[in-house]
Amino acid sequence: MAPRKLAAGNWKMNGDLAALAELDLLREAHPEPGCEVLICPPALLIHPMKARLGAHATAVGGQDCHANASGAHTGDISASQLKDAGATYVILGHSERRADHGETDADVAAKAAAAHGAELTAIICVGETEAQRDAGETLAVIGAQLAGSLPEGASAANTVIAYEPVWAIGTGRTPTEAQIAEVHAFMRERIQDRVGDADEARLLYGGSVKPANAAEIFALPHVDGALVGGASLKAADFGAIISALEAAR
Ligand SMILES: O=C[C@H](O)COP(=O)(O)O
Repeated sequence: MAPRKLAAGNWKMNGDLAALAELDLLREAHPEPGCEVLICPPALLIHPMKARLGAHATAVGGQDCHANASGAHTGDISASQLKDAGATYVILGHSERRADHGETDADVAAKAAAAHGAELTAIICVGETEAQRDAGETLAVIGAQLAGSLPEGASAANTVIAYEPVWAIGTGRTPTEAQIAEVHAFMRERIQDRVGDADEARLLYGGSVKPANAAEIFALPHVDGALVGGASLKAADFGAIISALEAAR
């Protein structure tokens, strides 16, 4: 069976309570989405977002969690606290966290293990910088990130992989279709010995996905959805991306 497709929005450090009105528009446009839909807002908005969505199928997730279950970690949030607030997913190892907070693959793996322990699905992000791509290191970089960031116990049910080339995030630039397809095929093969059931795992593409390019990206083999940043903030754009994913394959 093909993996259930996933349209995931990452609001990053954007949005406030007023921005939750976008959810009403999304609900109206997609009362019963034909793919899984997820929005990961800033942690403060997880609980009110979940409440605003009511019975709608859209899932809510966090953008990071601590590797420990609780304790003296000022400013941090545990996986179980995300779960308690209504989250069912958490994004981990986003390149912005790797760059801003020095997160290593080992940190990401520890956080993913904590997420799994709290019954959250971890969306683990990997991706090369432009310099790494120019140097021909893309597959080596992604292979190493996958090897280091996936924890023991990762499975297709509890782990989603997002390929996000760092140079494509927020830039309006995207890899060629062949480049995306190459990396996704590589990831599918590489995670086999880590998750066991690689064919069932969701592999997302992220980086400047928008309504204008979503359909062609979703038509590529081994692309099971998208992790969308800027275009997830407006219901009209995110809704169009959801429609493209619903129509894909
Ligand atoms: O998590 C989302 C990605 O970083 C993509 O962001 P973007 O769609 O704004 O390029």
